[in-house]
Amino acid sequence: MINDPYREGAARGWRLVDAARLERDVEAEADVIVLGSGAGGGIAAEVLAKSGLRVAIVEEGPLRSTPDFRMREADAYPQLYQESAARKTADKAINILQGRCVGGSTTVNWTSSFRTPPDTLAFWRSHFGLDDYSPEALLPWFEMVERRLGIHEWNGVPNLNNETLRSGGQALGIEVSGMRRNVRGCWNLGYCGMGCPTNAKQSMLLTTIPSALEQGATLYSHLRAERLIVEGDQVRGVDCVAMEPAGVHPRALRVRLRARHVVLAAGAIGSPALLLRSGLPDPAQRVGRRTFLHPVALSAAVMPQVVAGHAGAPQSLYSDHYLHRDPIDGPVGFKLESAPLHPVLFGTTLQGYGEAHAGLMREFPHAQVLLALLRDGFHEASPGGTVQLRDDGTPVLDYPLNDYLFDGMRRALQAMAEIQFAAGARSVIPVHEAGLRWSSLAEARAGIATLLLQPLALRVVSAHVMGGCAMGKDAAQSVVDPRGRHHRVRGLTVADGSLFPTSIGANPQESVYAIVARNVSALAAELTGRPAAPIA
Ligand SMILES: Cc1cc2nc3c(=O)[nH]c(=O)nc-3n(C[C@H](O)[C@H](O)[C@H](O)COP(=O)(O)OP(=O)(O)OC[C@H]3O[C@@H](n4cnc5c(N)ncnc54)[C@H](O)[C@@H]3O)c2cc1C
Repeated sequence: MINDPYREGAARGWRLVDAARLERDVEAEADVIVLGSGAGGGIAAEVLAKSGLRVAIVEEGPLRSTPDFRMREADAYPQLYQESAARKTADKAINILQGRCVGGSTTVNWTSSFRTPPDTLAFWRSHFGLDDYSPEALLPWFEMVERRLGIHEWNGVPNLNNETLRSGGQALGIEVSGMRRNVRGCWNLGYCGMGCPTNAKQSMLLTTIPSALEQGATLYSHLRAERLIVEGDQVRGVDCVAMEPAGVHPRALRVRLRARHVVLAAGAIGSPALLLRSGLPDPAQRVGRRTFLHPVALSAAVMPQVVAGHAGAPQSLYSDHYLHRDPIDGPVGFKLESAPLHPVLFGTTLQGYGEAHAGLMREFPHAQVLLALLRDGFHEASPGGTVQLRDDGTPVLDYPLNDYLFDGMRRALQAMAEIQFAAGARSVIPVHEAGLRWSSLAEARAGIATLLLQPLALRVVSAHVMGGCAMGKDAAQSVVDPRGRHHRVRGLTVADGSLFPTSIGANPQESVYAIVARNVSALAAELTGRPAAPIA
């Protein structure tokens, strides 16, 4: 029997409020309100609660825990993801995966863990005045979150979906390395994206949020933060609206929370959206700008043997071979990894319809998929996207794809096809509306060279949303200072992936954990007058 920390915690008196069940408006007070319970919100809540502060955590999505995770896509996507895992950019050319549940994206992410690359930090120091963002200064914080979240070199056997990257890479002399993952006692099931059913993934759901609750924090789920309460230049709290049980529509029920300080951690679409809704001063119009995605191009291969890409650690090997070929601000570099394969995600991401689509689905057991994460945000032709509000106040990201990015995608498709054929692929299929299939490298090379690359032709996806509330020294260029404090109002700290002034150039969760741990520890010390409690 696998334990459910929330059932046990509730029995011990944890303060869990499901706003979908509230019967009247509520007013409450805390020392600090944390908006969002994902990577940034989870770390912030634990640091603050352990430092002796009364914390209220506000999460728009539902509280779902171990027994709810049944390894079924049809259950997981509507319950645990923003817009049922079908969130799109304004022109619908990019599909965005983001979590919307307690634990945020960490509840559904694939556990790949990287420290922020040194060249990314160097770029931040030279371009955004983030002087103490060096590998040395951040080292103790990386080490702390690695201890806290069990981040370590994963020694399990990669599945064939990942192994194809290694065998193809080896044949071509391309370096492929092993991942580090935030798991303890992983059963190697391969269903991380649907919530871990065995409590192995060290998500915020399992680690920091329970720890904050144990210290007396209150967790409000199904509660959407709508607007900050601002008096003069001081943030005093937040007005929230309760959500219906399905989590999509708001109810006519309000919750008003007041506090000395608000930590904004609603993720890199949710956080800028809240600032926009709140109408905070933004004379340089920086809020929501420079939102990055690591836009992903995908290449599918049909292998002679059964791959079973749904089983085993989703991502266990990667290659940075194409990330460091050019200067960081040159032609866009890309990181290669494998994409976990489950039938709904596979079927909705792959192109085509009718018999052609059914034919692809029949080949699903033999399918292998590589992905290329493009490192956006370092070149002037890569300004990212802009978060905007719809008429009902919900956010949408406008992220125009352009020739600079398509050039990277074309090179990425070439690289992935080479690796897949070198690993023995029978055929390679670019994830593109043209519905092409190549059975030799020569065919693939010729096909990719002339492939029409434009929005809605190539199918582009992202699971890494970053930026939109960028940190920086210069208030004309950024939204918050290098510690995440808002430049123009007091009592507000941003603490999530929206802080990043560029993309990371590696899977971002560990960057969120470490940077937020440092910034919020400084905040806790400021609020209590004592050093913050370490979390590991
Ligand atoms: C499927 C998937 C796989 C991934 N795999 C990896 C991986 O292997 N490695 C890696 O490094 N990264 C991975 N990521 C990305 C990583 O999980 C995120 O970068 C990270 O969690 C971002 O942290 P965050 O705090 O900015 O936002 P999130 O973790 O997304 O948390 C934001 C939270 O705020 C809530 N929220 C939003 N608006 C409001 C509001 N108005 N009121 C209240 N709450 C609100 C959301 O519901 C959400 O729970 C993956 C992401 C996904 C979706």
